[in-house]
Amino acid sequence: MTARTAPRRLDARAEDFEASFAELLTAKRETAVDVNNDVAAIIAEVQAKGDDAVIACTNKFDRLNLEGPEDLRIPQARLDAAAAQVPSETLEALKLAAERIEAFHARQMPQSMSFTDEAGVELGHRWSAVDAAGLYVPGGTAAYPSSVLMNAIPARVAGVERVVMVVPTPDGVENPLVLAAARLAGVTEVYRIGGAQAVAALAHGTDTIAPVDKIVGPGNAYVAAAKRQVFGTVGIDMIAGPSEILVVADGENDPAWIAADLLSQAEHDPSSQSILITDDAAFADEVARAVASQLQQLSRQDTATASWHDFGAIITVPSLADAVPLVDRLAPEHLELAVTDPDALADRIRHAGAIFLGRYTPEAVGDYVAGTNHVLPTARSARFSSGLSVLDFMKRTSLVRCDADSLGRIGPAAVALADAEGLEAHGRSVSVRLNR
Ligand SMILES: NC(=O)c1ccc[n+]([C@@H]2O[C@H](COP(=O)([O-])OP(=O)(O)OC[C@H]3O[C@@H](n4cnc5c(N)ncnc54)[C@H](O)[C@@H]3O)[C@@H](O)[C@H]2O)c1
Ligand SMILES: N[C@H](CO)Cc1c[nH]c[nH+]1
Ligand SMILES: [Zn+2]
Repeated sequence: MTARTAPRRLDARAEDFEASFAELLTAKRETAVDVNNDVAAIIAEVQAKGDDAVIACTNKFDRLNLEGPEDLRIPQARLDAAAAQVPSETLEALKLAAERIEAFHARQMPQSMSFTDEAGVELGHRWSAVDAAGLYVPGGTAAYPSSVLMNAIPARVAGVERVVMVVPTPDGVENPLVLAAARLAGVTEVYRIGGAQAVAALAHGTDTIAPVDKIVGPGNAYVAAAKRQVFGTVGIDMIAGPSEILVVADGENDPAWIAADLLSQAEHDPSSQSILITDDAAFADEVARAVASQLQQLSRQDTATASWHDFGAIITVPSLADAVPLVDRLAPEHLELAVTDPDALADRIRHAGAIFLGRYTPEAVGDYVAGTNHVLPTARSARFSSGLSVLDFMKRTSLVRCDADSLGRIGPAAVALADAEGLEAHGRSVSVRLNR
């Protein structure tokens, strides 16, 4: 792809709008690197050689000198020391975030239920947590402590007994903020491993690392491929793509605020996507100018500029109501409604990972301290999926109870269906209980 030098400008009244919008929807935002064979080989090695393979891969890819399995775990004392190293203001902010995330996710706890239907059959389901969850945290500067909280706290709230974290420490460099966040979220079992070998160890287990039931958290192409390959042996969360923000704003906003919102996600990744939809063409020009000026001041200027130019867009529509179908087609990870009546607009929108209502609700508040989860569906997958929640760490078991009377009422239909399917033993297991 040739690098663009400005974001796309689209006008819903223009004749070529549909073609331009379709191009925006399908713009390829990730260069898929095929690492599947390498990853399959690493997973097979870990399955065959356990700790030895994990140590060998870690020494090779992260340039460490681990000597034995006892070097894999980051001891509690180091988690404590990391927390002591973090500036108190940051630690307080992490604590506030953790409290709010926990309070919100506690309200997501599902209820078990049962009832007796008109045939006298008792039906219900009960929820229970997985036994163990593994949280992958990327190494180096790509790791966000806020993401540690967003992944670990819902697991704890769900009642997962064992929450394990893996985090590579390339060249031996630990990220104190990540370790402090883990400690705050109640994660005590932490290993200094990453990549496909970490995912394989979590999924299949080694002498040192007991297997988990679910693996969550972002990572590079090796991590994503490994998660896909171990799916089935364990559950996985979604594979998160580059961040996205869609802002619907009227002309009553301060263009500098909206520009900052657009850049808040552009600075994540050169493939992030930031889009403004507005009914005010003059305001659109002002936002474009504000973005250009704010870009100069960002330390991640190169990333944000690439993202804004290659995947950014400003769309003008005749009225805010015309934004609704466009939003649904984009199904963004984050949607900001910076308008006078955000609820009226939100009520009409069906597909978005998270909606931020009103001029004083910047998306970044959701990334950190609102309490809702910032692990959200990207790449239009909000059409069929939701953000991370306690439900991702739980599963549902159905409960059924018949007595002689109720089996007498529904059993004959079961026998008829078993007959129709040619499954004799099925039919008999019901019919032997009837008419006694
Ligand atoms: N979507 C999100 O919320 C989010 C948040 C933070 C980070 N991320 C993503 O996480 C990723 C972080 O990437 P990273 O590389 O810094 O850290 P990472 O932890 O994902 O990957 C590091 C590991 O990759 C493995 N690896 C590297 N080169 C390899 C090779 N040639 N062969 C086999 N294995 C190899 C190593 O085992 C190493 O430990 C980025 O892609 C970033 O976009 C996403
Ligand atoms: N916006 C990111 C998810 O799309 C999450 C994040 C972490 N830190 C800041 N932001
Ligand atoms: Zn963010």
